[in-house]
Amino acid sequence: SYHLRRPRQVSFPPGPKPYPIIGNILELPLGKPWETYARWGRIYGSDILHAQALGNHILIINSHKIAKDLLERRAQAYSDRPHIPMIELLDWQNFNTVLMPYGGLWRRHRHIFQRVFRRDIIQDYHPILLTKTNEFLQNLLVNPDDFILHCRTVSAAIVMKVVYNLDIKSPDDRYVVLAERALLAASENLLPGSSIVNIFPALRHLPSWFPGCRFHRVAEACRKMTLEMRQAPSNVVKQAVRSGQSSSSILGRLFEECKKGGKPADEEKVMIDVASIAYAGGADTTVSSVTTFFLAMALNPTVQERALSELDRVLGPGCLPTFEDRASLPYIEAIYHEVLRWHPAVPLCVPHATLEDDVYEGWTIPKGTVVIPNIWAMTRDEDIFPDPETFRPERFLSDTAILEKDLAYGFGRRVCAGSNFASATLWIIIASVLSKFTITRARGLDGQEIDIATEFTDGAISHPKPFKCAIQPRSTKA
Ligand code: HEM
Repeated sequence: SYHLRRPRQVSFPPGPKPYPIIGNILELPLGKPWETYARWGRIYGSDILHAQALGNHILIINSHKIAKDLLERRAQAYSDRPHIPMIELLDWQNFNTVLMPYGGLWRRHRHIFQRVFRRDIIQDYHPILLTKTNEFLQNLLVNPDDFILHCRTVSAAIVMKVVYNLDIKSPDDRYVVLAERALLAASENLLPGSSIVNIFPALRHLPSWFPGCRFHRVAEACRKMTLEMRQAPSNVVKQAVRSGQSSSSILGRLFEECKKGGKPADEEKVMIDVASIAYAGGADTTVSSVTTFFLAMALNPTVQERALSELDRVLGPGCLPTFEDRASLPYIEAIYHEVLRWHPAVPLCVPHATLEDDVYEGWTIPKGTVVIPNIWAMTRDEDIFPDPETFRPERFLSDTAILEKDLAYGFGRRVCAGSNFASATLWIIIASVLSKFTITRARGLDGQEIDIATEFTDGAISHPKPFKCAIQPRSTKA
């Protein structure tokens, strides 16, 4: 019988040798963990790595092929999220689609996301995307030095308008402040630190999260803030539905469907939660990618020249693009893909977790393993992306890299639920900015160009560190 057989040989993928009890906790990197994990890959000669911390198995995946083999081909086993005690204490697993365990509630969330952000639905939002992008161009014209602030405004404004029909003019807007405050409190208290602890906070801050009085007060405050972040904007929508102006927002249309009946009793709550997660998942990631675009342009004048010549040829000089032009602008398209590759906004993806024991190429992968797809390392695979640190959109003009496009959105069943929307947002911003502005290195008072350090922040969502660049209109007409 099974029990009489010799236990199966257990062999984990290579990785740093664990110490007793604490495992590899001392080696788990805090700064730029994606670079450390890529280095481990070279040290241990493997694209799949294993580490252990406080009894938890951690699997790091550095290659797209392995990510496909496991997260896509074996999706039924690899689509859970790590169970983090703090998340449960804050009740976040019940409303946050991103962190939710695999199961019925998660499926309902994804179903709503799918309905409102499906590729063919996105065109309903084109008018809003165009209006908000125009406001962004105006802001750049009036106050180019504050471009990072404008990137934050446009990212928040687009999501808030589409989801709630709220008009946001700056990041000081009440609803943005409510959401940002809640997300900050959560990332500080729920996911302290900036690297592996973002993923698995129990690893590092063991004594401070141990449920004590202080923690419960913090948790209470945090719960209140997330409740407010969800309720304040949705109350505005409820009001609008009552006065008959609902259909101008996603949540308004969902509420209307709900009124017709035939939905589960908690459907309205689920809709409100999904709406708030569109902001939580969509705003900061978009800020990161738009800022990365500006950085790439300031550093690469020749890329900009090629983009301008395509825009001038296809649209005519100085004309703004519309979504109908997207298919006729392959080089702009390639810039969009290259922005996502050159600096993926979520370099370590969101960790997956396994629902059952598994074996891959002879390696043991126990149930409950935290799986970290190292997107950053995958976008540095020199066989697919030669000279990976160079921003070169041309690589996406040939077929070779075509299948490796947009790794930045993640894998399998947990792949980004807003990717079609993010794609439309980023594309229209990139195409519009390039049609109207030239982005160069800024000059100091002495007239010398100011050097730009290509540096990115740590943290689950990684941004370019603040930098200066000159953003000038291409012509006085512009
Ligand atoms: C540049 C923009 C964006 C990037 C790079 C990005 C990236 C990601 C990544 C890497 C994941 C994890 C995928 C995985 O676990 O395999 C994710 C999940 C998710 N994203 Fe995005 N995202 C972006 C924009 C958005 C937007 C605009 C929305 C909403 C409108 C959104 C909503 C979500 C949601 C709900 C999830 C959780 C999916 C799940 O766990 O089932 N994201 N995103």
